[in-house]
Amino acid sequence: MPDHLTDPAVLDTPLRGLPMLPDDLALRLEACRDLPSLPSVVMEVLQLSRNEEAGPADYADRIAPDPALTLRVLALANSAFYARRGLEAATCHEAVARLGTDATLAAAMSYGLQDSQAPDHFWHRSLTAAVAARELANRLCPAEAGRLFTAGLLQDIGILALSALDGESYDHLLARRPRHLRLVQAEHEAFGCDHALVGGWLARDWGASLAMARRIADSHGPLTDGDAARLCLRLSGRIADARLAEDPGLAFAKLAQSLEHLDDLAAFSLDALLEELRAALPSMAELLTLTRPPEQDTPSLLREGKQRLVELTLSLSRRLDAQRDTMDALRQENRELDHRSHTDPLTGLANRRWLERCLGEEIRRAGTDHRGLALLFIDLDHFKAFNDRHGHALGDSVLVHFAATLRDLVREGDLAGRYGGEEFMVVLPGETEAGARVVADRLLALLETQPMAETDGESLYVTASIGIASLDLALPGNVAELIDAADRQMYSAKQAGRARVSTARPG
Ligand SMILES: Nc1nc2c(ncn2[C@@H]2O[C@H](COP(=O)(O)OP(=O)(O)OP(=O)(O)O)[C@@H](O)[C@H]2O)c(=O)[nH]1
Repeated sequence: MPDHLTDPAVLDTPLRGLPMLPDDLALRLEACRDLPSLPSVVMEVLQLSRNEEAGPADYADRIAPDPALTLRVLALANSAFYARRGLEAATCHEAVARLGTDATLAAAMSYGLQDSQAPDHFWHRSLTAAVAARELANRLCPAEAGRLFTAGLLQDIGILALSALDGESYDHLLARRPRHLRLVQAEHEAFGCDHALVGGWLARDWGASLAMARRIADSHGPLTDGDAARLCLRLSGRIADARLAEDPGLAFAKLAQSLEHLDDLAAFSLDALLEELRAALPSMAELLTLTRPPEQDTPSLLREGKQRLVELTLSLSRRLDAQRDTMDALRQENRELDHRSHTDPLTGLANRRWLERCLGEEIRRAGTDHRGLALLFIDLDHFKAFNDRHGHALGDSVLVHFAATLRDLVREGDLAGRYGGEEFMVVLPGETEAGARVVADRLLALLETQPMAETDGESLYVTASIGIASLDLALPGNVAELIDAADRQMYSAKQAGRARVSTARPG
């Protein structure tokens, strides 16, 4: 066994956390984006895709026997887009549960199909080894059983990659069904490394977790390193070889002999253990159904997959459109709610909460920009009497008209609002007290000429008392102080006879 696969120091090589591949092989592998899948698995996934009720677990069941599809969903589930912090999707079921059915189906539909290149034996060995790894793990390290099934399935994925890269001569070698060790030696001679490292490297390159890539790269290590999970994986291939040998009975007997010295298995009767494992492995008939089922020919299967992918894309985009509509409606609703929470329902002006919040922001901005700020506090005069005389409804209508007048009067950038009852406020950013006075005078003049209501053909006018306060730049105040100052000025205007303006600094 090449040292680099078992030397932990080498396994810690920073490059992708794996030993280096020969340069030319690494470059060629980088271009390898597609490995063949089993038509039987693809057909089942296609069938499932027509069943609306099918959930992630159904997809995972179908995909789990196929190394290339399993690696594809694992890589996608651990990609930056789907990854959950610190949580590796380590089995096909975990990956599919994370991806959901749409993404799984899209990943599964972009398959290439197995053609004659990698012989059936490859798939038989992969699935048998996967089941063997899981069964062993159930006895030695049960918590790892799911991961070890996946690692068992993927441990020889490098064979598919080398077959895809090197076509004929490698397939020739495979077709002769060399013993696994002989295959490994031949790979070293031809490529400078073996399929375990190629598989680990490919898994990492496609985006599977480093832990999974290491398990694959490490799958040819010795049985005696004392780690139960590694033992399960490394032994699984040998069990698969025995199961698929021409004389399985003899092969299992030889295997039992070679394992006698293993301390990790000392607690078991080896013959009994291997017999139990043998019974749990897929039967030859099951394996043949996996690799030789298709009634359907390859081109029509590929065609159907492509068509299903288009349908899936269309249905996804339809659903996306529907989601976008829902999002738009929600955003609109949100805007309306937001607007309502800022607005006085009767007049449509800013409400007290919003006035105070904006005033706070403007005070801060005035401080940083070193500019002035003025505030008008407006109170309609004798409004109680108005209500008493003309009724509350007409009083409301006055408030609405007054608000409209105020809105028309102020400039963009100013803020007019209803502070409460018959009290209004105008925030004038950048304005001096003198400038604010001009605005206030203009308002009073408008009230003299514009009736705010009509009843029985009679035009009804109102007057207002206006207090002005402005920010003293040398001594900037806060919201409450500024409002209080303007309110006091408004009160002075009332005291002075109403229908007038009062400022702290007259003139
Ligand atoms: N129609 C109507 N009236 C309101 C509304 N909010 C407050 N008022 C009335 O406004 C009146 C305010 O009365 P006062 O605070 O006594 O003041 P005033 O009568 O305007 O007298 P001065 O402010 O001293 O000029 C009350 O009668 C309130 O009922 C409203 O939304 N609609």
